[in-house]
Amino acid sequence: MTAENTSPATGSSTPPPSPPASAVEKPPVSSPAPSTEVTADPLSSINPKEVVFILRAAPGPSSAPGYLVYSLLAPPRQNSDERFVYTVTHLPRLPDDSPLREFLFDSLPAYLAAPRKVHVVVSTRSGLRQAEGFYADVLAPLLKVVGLEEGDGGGYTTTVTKSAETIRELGRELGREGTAGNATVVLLSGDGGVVDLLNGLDQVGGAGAPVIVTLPMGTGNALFYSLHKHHFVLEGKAAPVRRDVVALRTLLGGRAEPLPTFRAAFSPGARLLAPPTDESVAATPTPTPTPTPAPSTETTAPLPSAPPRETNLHDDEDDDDDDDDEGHPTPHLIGAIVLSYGFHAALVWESDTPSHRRHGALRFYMAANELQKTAHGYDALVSVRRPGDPEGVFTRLLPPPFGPGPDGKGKPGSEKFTYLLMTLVSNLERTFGISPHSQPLDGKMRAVYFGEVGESRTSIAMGAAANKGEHVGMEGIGYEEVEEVKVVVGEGEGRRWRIFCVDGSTVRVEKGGWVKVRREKGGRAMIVVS
Ligand SMILES: Nc1ncnc2c1ncn2[C@@H]1O[C@H](COP(=O)(O)OP(=O)(O)OP(=O)(O)O)[C@@H](O)[C@H]1O
Repeated sequence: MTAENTSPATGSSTPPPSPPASAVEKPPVSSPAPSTEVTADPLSSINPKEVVFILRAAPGPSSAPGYLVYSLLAPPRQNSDERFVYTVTHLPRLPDDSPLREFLFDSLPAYLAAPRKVHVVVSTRSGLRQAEGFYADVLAPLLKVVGLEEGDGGGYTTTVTKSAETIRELGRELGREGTAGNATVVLLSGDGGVVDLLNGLDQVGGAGAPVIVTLPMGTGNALFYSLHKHHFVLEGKAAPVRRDVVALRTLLGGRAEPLPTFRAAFSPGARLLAPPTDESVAATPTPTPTPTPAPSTETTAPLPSAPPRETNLHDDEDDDDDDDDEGHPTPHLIGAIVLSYGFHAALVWESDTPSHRRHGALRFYMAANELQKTAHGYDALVSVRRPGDPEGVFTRLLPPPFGPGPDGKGKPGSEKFTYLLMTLVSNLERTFGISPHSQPLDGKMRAVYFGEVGESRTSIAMGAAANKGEHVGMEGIGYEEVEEVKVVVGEGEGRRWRIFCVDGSTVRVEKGGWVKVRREKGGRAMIVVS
């Protein structure tokens, strides 16, 4: 007979039990006294897929020896008031051959330990706005258990975002102070937090490469899922380990690797758009939250009626490469995930209203359903520099040939594009595999593209991509590795068709505007993976 102590904990309702002293140096700790509850086998009460880490519990005056297993329960339901909850289970013993031993915690990884300066960033607008709850209920208490507390003198600092500028400003600050190379930034955000940080750093430049740890709190979390896709393989019918568990395990036991990036230079006058408000799209029909394609009609959703809020992109006056033919400084953005034009860019933008955001990742499918009805062919001159091509040598890219789609609406002879996306990653969401050949951190940029294939083929292609990247190899879909891509927009009056997506941010170019995107060699940041 053995004793068990299992206590659920959240950041506010139940304080976490004190951790043991043996595994970590600070703070001074003691293991919790076993409860009087007696069970046959506490080990069997533990779900290995929920275990974050295990501490060795030292015997003390009021504590029992053994092990403390920290597990994370399922996250709150979408749009509910539920809290994140973790549990602590006391095990008197852990057999030598137990698979749980892989979760034994020894010490903080170097990227979280002194002398590194650790910054925790809580992005309040990411995804379903759960980052603050996750920080308070789970992250802060668990970091404390392993010896890392908020505060000066060796602790971490916490930044809670107040605006879309907060994370950029942190990047600029690290750059200005010259401390980026010694900084570890733990981002409770989606992909946007990463791109914000990279671009803040880029604005001041030359400050060293920080280590980034992502705790995915966004909608798509493309970077996190792409870097950790091997953790999410379905084992038969069993569900994979949850992403919050994988993320916390990675935080405490990952390794830092160079993060591949790209640089996107835009034509003069390009603007970074703030997310659309509900008011600005008030005339847009309320979409139905369903991931299945809507029936085919030839309607076009109205454009946002109010002008979006816009900011200038960063002008880099020192960079001659970006100068256009007349020598104007050209704005640019740094990305680590995707740059897209056409269908993908439009749906990311149009799904970014508060009312769409309430639906989590479904927002992308809702916007896609509306957008694909337009079957818009985007007028663009696209050219690529392929691996092995000399600098400056570009080849025109045309949509691959295809036959008429099931709805008979494609335009097989057209040179316009419906879809054009350059990516450094494999996944846009957990199962949405846009570039199945991409391996984590391989640093290769790949283009995925197709022409004016019509609504039904667009829907089929997107459905196949959502099913782990099965679109690759389908008729009419281009997929290849590229070093550099130029896109000159031929669209005129329709502002809706002149936007690009860079890692979830939206950039609108002027009529005749363009982008040049090129893969970088790395060195802007390190990313923690497992
Ligand atoms: N308080 C705030 N006010 C305005 N903007 C904010 C605030 N907090 C965060 N932001 C911005 O909101 C954006 C949130 O994007 P993020 O990518 O993290 O989430 P997401 O779009 O839901 O996820 P994903 O990109 O993974 O699909 C970031 O660019 C961030 O700078």
